Amino acid sequence: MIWILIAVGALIVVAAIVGAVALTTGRRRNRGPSATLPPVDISPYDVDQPPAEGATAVALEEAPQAPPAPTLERPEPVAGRMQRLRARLARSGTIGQTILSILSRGDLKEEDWEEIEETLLLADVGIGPTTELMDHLRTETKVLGTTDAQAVRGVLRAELLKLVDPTMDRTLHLEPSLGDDGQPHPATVLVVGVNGTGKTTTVGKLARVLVADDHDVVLGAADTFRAAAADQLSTWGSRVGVTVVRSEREGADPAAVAFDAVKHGREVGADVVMVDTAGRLQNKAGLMDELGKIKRVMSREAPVREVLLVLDATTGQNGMRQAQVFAEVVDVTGIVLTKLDGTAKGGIVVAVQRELGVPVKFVGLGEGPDDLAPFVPEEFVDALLS
Ligand SMILES: Nc1nc2c(ncn2[C@@H]2O[C@H](COP(=O)(O)OP(=O)(O)OP(=O)(O)O)[C@@H](O)[C@H]2O)c(=O)[nH]1
Repeated sequence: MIWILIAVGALIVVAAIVGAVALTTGRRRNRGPSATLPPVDISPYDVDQPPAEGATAVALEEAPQAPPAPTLERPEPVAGRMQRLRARLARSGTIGQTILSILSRGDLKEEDWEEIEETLLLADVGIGPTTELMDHLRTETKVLGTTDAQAVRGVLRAELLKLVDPTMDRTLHLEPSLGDDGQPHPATVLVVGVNGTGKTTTVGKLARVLVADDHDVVLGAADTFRAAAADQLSTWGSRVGVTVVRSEREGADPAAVAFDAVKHGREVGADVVMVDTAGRLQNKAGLMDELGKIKRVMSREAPVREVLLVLDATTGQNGMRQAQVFAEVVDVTGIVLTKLDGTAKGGIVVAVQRELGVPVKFVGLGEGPDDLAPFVPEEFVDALLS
C-alpha cells in the first residue's frame, strides 16, 4: 500500500515539473526571434547631440591601437623675426661702426676716405655701390659741416638705406590662380642654388614660415642627387605636418618629382607647393637643361610664382659668380641669403641686388628652425649701425 502511495506522489511531482517546463518554453516561443530584442546602441554619442570632434564608432571597438601621432611643432610668428635675430648681425655691424667712427673724426683726409673705401670693399659691398656711397658721403658731410655723432649717423643711415633700397618689392608672391578647369591652382615656388649653400635647410625653414602664416604647403624633394636631402626634407616636413613628395630611387628624374609634387598639391588642395633642387651641375648647359625642364613641367600643373636663389653670404665673390650663372639659367625672382649670422660680409646684400636687379627676400641668421627672417632694409641698416 505504501508503495502505491509513493508511486502516485512521484507521478504528481514529475507531472508538475513537465508542466512548468512546457509553460516556460511556450512563453519563450511566443516572444519570437531575437529581432524583437531592443537594438544594441553602438553609437558613441547621443543622437541628439552632435558628435564630439574626432569621435568615431570605431572608438568603441577593440581596434588595434594606432601609433600616437607625432606632436607638431608650432613655428614662431614671422613678423619681428629680424628684430629678434638682430644680435646675430653683430659681425656685419662692424662696417657701420667703423665708418661711423671715421666720419666722426671730422675734416677727413684722403687716407680717411681710403679707410672707408677699404671697409666697404672688405664687407663685399662691391665697387660700384662703394664709389656711389663715398661720393654721397663726401657731399653730405661737407653740407652737414659738423662731426656731431648723431647727425653723422643720420647721414650714414640714410645713405646705407638708399644702397639697400627699401623700394624693392620683397613680398613672396603666392597668389592662387584659377586654372582652365576652373579649379584653384597652388602657387609654386622653385628653390635653386649651389649645394652646400643651405638650400634644403632653407626650404625646411621656409615651409615653417608658410605654416606660421596659415598656408597649406606641400614640399617636393627634387634634389635626387643626394638621397639624404630627401630624408632631411622629410624630417623638416614631419615636424610641422607638411607632406613631402619624394622618390625612393636615388638619381630619379628631378623633373618627375617636381611634377608629382605640384600634382599632389593640386589634388589635396594645397595653396603652396615648394620644390627643392640639386643644383650640382657645374656646367651651364646642363644646369639650364635641368632647371628649365623642372620649371616647364611644374608650369603644366600650376604657374611657378617664385624662383628663389639661395646664396651663402660667407662665400663673397664666389657666391656672386654662382648667382650670375643661375640668373642666366632661370628667371630668379628673389634671393635668400643664408649664414648672414657670423659673417662680416653683410655688404653682399647690396652687391647681389645690384648685380641681379632682384631683391633679397629672406635672410638666414642661424641654424635654428625659425632662424630665417623676411629681409627688412631698415632693420638691417639699424643693425649695421648699432
Ligand atoms: N649658421 C648658419 N648655418 C646655416 C644657415 N642656413 C643653413 N645653414 C647650415 O648650412 C649647412 C648646409 O645646409 P644644407 O641645407 O644641407 O645645404 P644644401 O645647399 O641643401 O646642400 P645640398 O643638399 O648638399 O645641395 C647645414 O649645416 C645648415 O645647418 C644659416 O642661415 N646660418
